[in-house]
Amino acid sequence: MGTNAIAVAIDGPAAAGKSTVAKIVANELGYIYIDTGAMYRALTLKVLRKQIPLNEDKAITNLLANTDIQLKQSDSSQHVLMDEEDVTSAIRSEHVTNNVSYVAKHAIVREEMVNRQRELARKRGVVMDGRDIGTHVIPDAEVKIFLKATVEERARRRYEENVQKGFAADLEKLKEEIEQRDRIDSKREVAPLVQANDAIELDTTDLSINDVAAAILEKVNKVLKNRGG
Ligand SMILES: Nc1ncnc2c1ncn2[C@@H]1O[C@H](COP(=O)(O)OP(=O)(O)O)[C@@H](O)[C@H]1O
Ligand SMILES: Nc1ccn([C@@H]2O[C@H](COP(=O)(O)OP(=O)(O)O)[C@@H](O)[C@H]2O)c(=O)n1
Repeated sequence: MGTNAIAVAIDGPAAAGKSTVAKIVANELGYIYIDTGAMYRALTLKVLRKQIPLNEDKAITNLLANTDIQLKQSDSSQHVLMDEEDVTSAIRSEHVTNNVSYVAKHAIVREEMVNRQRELARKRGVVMDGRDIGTHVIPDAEVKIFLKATVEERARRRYEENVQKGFAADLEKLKEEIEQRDRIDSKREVAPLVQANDAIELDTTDLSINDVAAAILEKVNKVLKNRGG
């Protein structure tokens, strides 16, 4: 990684392919990858375990203050540690998925998460994905991407993923859950899911994973070339 390393912000709705391509792009560039959704998911897992009502913003904020969340990168996979427990799979459960947007909408929860995320992105050479990265977390990111795809295609992708993992899956239900989460994420008052003015929009509906990664890498390489790196 040269001294010219940049920040790449990847935002978009649920199951648009953010984390899959962010990992590939980070790997290709030798940058670190930060999955901000995993941080909200880890907190949500703890909230659910402690049976804290989802509207109790103070209790949830206090809980977050006492929660250590680490994103650990080993060669090909990323592990999420919550208070030293490996919660990588637990945070992908349907229960967490269907509750995370209620936890993530609280202003003071987001403030603390954004502080932690900015700390992680302090050094350039980072690819970060989420909902508010280009608009709030790293507004000066040199490359901002907004990934989208039709909700039908996104539901189909999650369906395939579940089937491959051997989970029960219902395409129509997945579609409704994705729509519901996008609605809450887009309508919240603080840092909603919205495309940054200076983000490049990529509709991935008819693109392969490699096509999307290649398109992002092309933008990054153009920026790096202009910077002389
Ligand atoms: N361009 C694409 N074409 C086909 N499948 C894709 C594409 N991008 C991602 N996927 C698949 O769709 C699913 C959701 O992608 P993921 O990266 O988890 O999305 P997000 O991080 O935006 O929620 C994964 O199973 C992934 O392999
Ligand atoms: N920067 C972020 C990232 C995630 N989130 C919240 O966390 C949830 C899970 O994010 P995720 O990226 O893991 O979601 P998927 O699209 O991968 O299912 C989102 O639906 C948002 O409610 C957020 O509010 N801000």
